[in-house]
Amino acid sequence: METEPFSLDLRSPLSTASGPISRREGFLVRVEHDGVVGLGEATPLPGWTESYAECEDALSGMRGPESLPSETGEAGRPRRPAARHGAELAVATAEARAAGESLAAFLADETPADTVAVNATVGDGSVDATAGATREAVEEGFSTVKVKVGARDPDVDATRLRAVREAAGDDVGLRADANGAWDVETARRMLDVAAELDFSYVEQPLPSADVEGHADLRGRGVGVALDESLATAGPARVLAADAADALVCKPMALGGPIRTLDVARQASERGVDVVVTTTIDAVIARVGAVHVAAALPDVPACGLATGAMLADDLAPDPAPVEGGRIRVPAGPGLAGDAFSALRQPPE
Ligand SMILES: O=C(O)CCC(=O)c1ccccc1C(=O)O
Ligand SMILES: [Mg+2]
Repeated sequence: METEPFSLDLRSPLSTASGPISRREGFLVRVEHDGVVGLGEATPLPGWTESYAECEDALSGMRGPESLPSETGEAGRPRRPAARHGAELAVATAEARAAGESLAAFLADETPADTVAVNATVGDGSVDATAGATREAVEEGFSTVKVKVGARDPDVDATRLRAVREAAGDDVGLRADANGAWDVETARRMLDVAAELDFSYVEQPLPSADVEGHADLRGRGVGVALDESLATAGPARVLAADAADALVCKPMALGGPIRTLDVARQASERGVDVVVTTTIDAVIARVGAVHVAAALPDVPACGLATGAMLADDLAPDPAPVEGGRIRVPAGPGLAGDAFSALRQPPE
């Protein structure tokens, strides 16, 4: 197994309640498995995964598929999910390529989807900027929009949510993501506003450790989706506590595409929806996440429209967003020959 570090700036920082994200630093991963090269990516994001230093350290100790860490911390969660994701995606991609099938076909129980619907992601901003970004997204063909909240005064956020509904019209699905910013009282008030505006769900209204608090917030006319809680409390605890209507599954934070599908199957057994998203990953992990989403039956719009947030990338995107959807690359592995240059180690 080989790794190569990379650093990619965002075009402009994504402002969230847990601070702006302005750059993504990670590792391209290469494995040779039965003579076939597979690519993976480990792009840590503290709050969701281990730190960069911990990721680097974990990768340096991995030799190849046989050393994929089964090592887990509390509640069966991998301790170094980004590093594990890099290795797991690379091995799965090599196996899919060897079998001559797409990663989605390799991962799926049934025939995978040809396309996946995706949501636009609108960052924190003024009321006008938020409405403008929503209008643009709808003009581009998105039928689902997710808006970041929790960084401003709740009354201002309530005005932003109203402006989003007004800009989007009645037929667009809406979501809000608070990144854990609210206390219980604020969360109740904001969920009532979101319910009145017919939002589908509010993502991570409370701090990630408060699993029970989220369970209590359900049933107010708008869904509760959990993201950060999956990384800190773990999917098993979230599901056991009936704390969410939907799980926001980031393969990078869950330890790989196969782990993510395991979580998704457990969720669907309990009637909980699954949405697949990225941590604003580079193209390898992003396309990997597209295959994971395609492998899930009837997946709702996913948070995979994050490629355009990057100023630069490791390679051209073989799965761009068009009219609010992504066509799943049909070639073997991630995208047939799309990444052949990345499969050769540098001289
Ligand atoms: O879900 C999306 O629309 C895009 C991904 C996203 O919002 C995100 C990106 C990086 C880190 C955290 C998050 C998040 O969902 O909170
Ligand atoms: Mg989120």
